Amino acid sequence: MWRRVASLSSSVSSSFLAQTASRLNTWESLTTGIAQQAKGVIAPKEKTPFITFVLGGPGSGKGTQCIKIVETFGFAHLSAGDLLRREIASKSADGAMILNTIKEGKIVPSQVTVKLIQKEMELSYNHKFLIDGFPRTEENRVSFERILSEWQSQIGVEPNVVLFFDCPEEEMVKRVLNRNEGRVDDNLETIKKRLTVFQALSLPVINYYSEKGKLYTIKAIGTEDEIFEQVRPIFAAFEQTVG
Ligand SMILES: Nc1ncnc2c1ncn2[C@@H]1O[C@H](COP(=O)(O)OP(=O)(O)OP(=O)(O)O)[C@@H](O)[C@H]1O
Ligand SMILES: Nc1ccn([C@@H]2O[C@H](COP(=O)(O)O)[C@@H](O)[C@H]2O)c(=O)n1
Ligand SMILES: [Mg+2]
Repeated sequence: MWRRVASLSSSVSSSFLAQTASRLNTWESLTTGIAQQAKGVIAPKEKTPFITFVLGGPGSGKGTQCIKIVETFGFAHLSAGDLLRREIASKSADGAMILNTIKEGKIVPSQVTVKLIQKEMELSYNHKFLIDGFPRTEENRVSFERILSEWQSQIGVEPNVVLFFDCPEEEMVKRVLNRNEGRVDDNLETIKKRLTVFQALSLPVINYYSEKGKLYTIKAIGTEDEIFEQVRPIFAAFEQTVG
């Protein structure tokens, strides 16, 4: 168990690690758990997974609000961008391709990103997931749903909640240029490309979930705390049922 928790340290926030390590209402690995259940090795999971997708343009404040959601509601935070950056740092076989794609503000092939997310979910002992910056495209969405459908008996094929941080472009550009975290895509040239990709590829996904009645739109302007006051009631409403 400790080996698995420790392996998350490079990609997951320390608050999530602490929370994961301390939570004893463990939720077994999704796929291995189900496979073991099929073999009759372990009992069924006690808790049904609760999946939230966190969407919004570059710099809209997704990561910032995810930290607050983790602190307040005890979710596991899986940032697709952070997982991809970890692949680059680990010099994995896909690292160079991922770096070029991120520099260009484009979208990494879904099978790469979905595999990374799936692995983190399998490693987690939490049952409540914030999947940040994913799905960015229809291809991302369908790819992830395909995975979920393999586990359908347990969790269904759709997320429970989709958050959309709706922020004016001018504000997003300002925030990204002030971010100062040394990201290769935090420059004006890449931001313009990312905004174009967001409009063309990500907005259709947001519209899809709006039509499904899953979308919660947050006006992502104001202070971080003011924005969180729009987020808080969404999760508070689910707290009794989700645990
Ligand atoms: N409400 C806010 N007002 C001002 N600055 C903010 C606000 N929320 C976040 N920021 C700052 O804006 C920058 C971008 O925020 P954040 O990294 O959370 O955005 P993001 O949506 O995760 O972006 P990306 O998609 O590029 O990862 C950060 O430097 C963050 O501190
Ligand atoms: N589903 C995703 C998510 C991200 N990317 C690539 O990573 C870049 C940074 O993502 P952030 O969420 O940290 O902003 C993004 O611009 C993409 O290049 C991706 O391909 N697919
Ligand atoms: Mg982010």
